Amino acid sequence: MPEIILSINAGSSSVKISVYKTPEDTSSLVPVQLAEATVEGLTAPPAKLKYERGDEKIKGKELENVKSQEDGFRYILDHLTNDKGLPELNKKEDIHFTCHRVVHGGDYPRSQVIDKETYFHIEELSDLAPLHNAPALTIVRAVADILPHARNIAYFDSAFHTTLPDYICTYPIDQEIAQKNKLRKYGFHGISYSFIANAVSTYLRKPADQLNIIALHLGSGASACCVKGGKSFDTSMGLTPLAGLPGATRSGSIDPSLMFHYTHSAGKPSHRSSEKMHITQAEEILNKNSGWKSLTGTTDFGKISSSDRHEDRLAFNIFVDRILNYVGPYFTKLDGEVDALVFAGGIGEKGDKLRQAVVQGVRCLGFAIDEKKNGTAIEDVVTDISSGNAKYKTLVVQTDEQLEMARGVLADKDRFVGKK
Ligand SMILES: Nc1ncnc2c1ncn2[C@@H]1O[C@H](COP(=O)(O)OP(=O)(O)O)[C@@H](O)[C@H]1O
Ligand SMILES: CC(=O)OP(=O)(O)O
Ligand SMILES: [Mg+2]
Repeated sequence: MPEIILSINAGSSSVKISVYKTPEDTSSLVPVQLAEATVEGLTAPPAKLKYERGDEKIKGKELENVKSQEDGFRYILDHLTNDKGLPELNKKEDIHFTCHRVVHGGDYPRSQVIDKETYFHIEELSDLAPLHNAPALTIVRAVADILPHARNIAYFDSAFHTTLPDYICTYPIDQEIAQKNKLRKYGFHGISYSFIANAVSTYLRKPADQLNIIALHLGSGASACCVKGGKSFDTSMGLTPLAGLPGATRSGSIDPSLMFHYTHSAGKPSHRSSEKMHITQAEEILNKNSGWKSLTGTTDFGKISSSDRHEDRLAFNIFVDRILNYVGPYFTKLDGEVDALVFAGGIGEKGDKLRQAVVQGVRCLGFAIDEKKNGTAIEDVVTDISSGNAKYKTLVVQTDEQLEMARGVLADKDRFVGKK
């Protein structure tokens, strides 16, 4: 009997849920997708529903009462169980596995069944991913409440980066304090980078362990990753997802002293602090009230890209500049042995103007794109947008964190069975 897998990706501005059934052929590691639902725009209300099941499509349905990732999850679950065209999922009891994208997994090198111990450990890490871990846990709790028979598995964004060399993940600070408080570069978007590395290796017919790419996951949160021999060698996010590139509401890297000049109450608890999550005003400002929202008033990078307003141009140019701060250095870290520059994430997949500007900025390295290919809507999992005279490839990958997690369920089922 096929089993149903619900794969849940709580991002900072969206909740994406894909429904799969296990394949008839039990030796296959390819889950069969039945439906995909997204609630997006949580940082630019009203949130909107996108739904796809076969030919059935809903796009842009406004959801007045959906304000958080948990609301999004509950809405989607009702939508799925009420969809008559999805007989495999008529009732909540039909769901066997729920996969949860958890951004900060600390030292966990791979996925974990969420038992009490893992739950509390993830909760402890909430302070280090204030836009992510706590919302993901609200969904874990909702699943425990509504789907008590389902097996909950956490997939960590940080796990892909456990291969970072020590001199890359170590901050040059007092090492006793660093070790005691686990202060190091963790890196995030790893489920996406794992999907990207697999997809590009298949597309280029190159074994995954020989693949060198510079990957850019550009969504509400944005990061860069230098993949060397199929493994994460460097990445732009750090101890928390705040470091590196700016995002929808995040500043990205700034001079660490800036906050002490911004406000005298930087170290005081933010009003959002709770018993479960401690967050200072500094963290609140830099995570929630900065980035595109603070510069332009919107978190929609599509709007920013197509506008001529000064503040939108400024935001666009800042993003291009900060991305270029990583592409050149990663190119040298790979010693010029680069299989491709890869764009992914909502902005990477849809932002043709941004791709054009970034590639223009690294043209001296031998990257060039074909304007027509770049301007055409991306439909395949991997699309080559390089021009004929490019020395290095530029690819766009439609990343799929939900599929990466569901594949993990099939690959690791034996490890999960019996544990709950
Ligand atoms: N046409 C577009 N051009 C550029 N960016 C876009 C376009 N459409 C949507 N986006 C951006 O994609 C972002 C969402 O990316 P996504 O990876 O789905 O987000 P999340 O980080 O929540 O998973 C939105 O913030 C929006 O700014
Ligand atoms: C890690 C992170 O920033 O994730 P997202 O882009 O989904 O917010
Ligand atoms: Mg995302």
